[in-house]
Amino acid sequence: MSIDADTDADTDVSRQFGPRDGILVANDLLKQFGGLTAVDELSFAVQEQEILGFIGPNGAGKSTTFNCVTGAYEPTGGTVWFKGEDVTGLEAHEMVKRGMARTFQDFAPLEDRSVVRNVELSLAPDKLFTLSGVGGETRRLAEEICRRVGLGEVLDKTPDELPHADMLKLELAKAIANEPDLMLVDEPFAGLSSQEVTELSEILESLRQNGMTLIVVDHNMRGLLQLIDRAFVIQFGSRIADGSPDEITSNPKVQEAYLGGDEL
Ligand SMILES: Nc1ncnc2c1ncn2[C@@H]1O[C@H](COP(=O)(O)OP(=O)(O)OP(=O)(O)O)[C@@H](O)[C@H]1O
Repeated sequence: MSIDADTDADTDVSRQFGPRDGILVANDLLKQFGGLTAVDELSFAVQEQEILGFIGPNGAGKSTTFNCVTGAYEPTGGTVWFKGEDVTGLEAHEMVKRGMARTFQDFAPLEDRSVVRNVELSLAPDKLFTLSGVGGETRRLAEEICRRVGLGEVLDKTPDELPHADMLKLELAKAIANEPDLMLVDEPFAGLSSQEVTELSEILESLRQNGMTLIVVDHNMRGLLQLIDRAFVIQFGSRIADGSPDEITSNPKVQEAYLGGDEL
């Protein structure tokens, strides 16, 4: 399946995907809360090593979609495939084991442990098991992960000593510690200066260069234009547009969705 731009919302319902159409594929994903349909038979495919922006105004269904994909919620209907396997309804720890990680907006580090210790404690369980007897190995691995996300200078600080941008990097480092193939990054640029946005974009790009697939969930395009290959825009739980950042920003349906609300 190609990932070319298709901005015709009318084709939404007919757009079907199969297990091999991407590293992560959702087909007719449905999530209802009582009478409310938060995700409305949504279908999408994310390609290996792609950086996808998953965008939509407040309440569009972004978090619910990814809570269904990552195992926090059980979907009401539809199918999710990850690396070709049907993972619909699997629990979050199982998704992590299979190579899916996510960052959270509400950072929850262990406040009484250093940065590097927080990362060490997030290492994949098999790493902890095999390396635990080897003097200092888990520490060395955790340090390496910290350096990859620009935390090399603050290894022994505690989270309460970190500025917001470093807290975000710590959240990334903890997710990377599970050695994911795919990472969902939730609103990474909120509260960052433009210089911090650039720095974080470079970190995310380097993760992609090392083989990771990234989905960046955000309610606007701020900071995303330079980073993402493609934007997928939803509203009321349905796709309204899918294309390059330029195509998305000039798309009338997208502009209408944002009218009077958030800035696109
Ligand atoms: N646990 C829940 N129970 C009931 N309704 C929910 C629940 N979670 C989300 N919703 C509703 O589902 C809809 C989609 O919400 P969701 O949080 O997925 O949107 P979003 O695009 O992530 O929004 P935001 O950008 O504000 O985070 C909203 O109407 C929301 O009120």
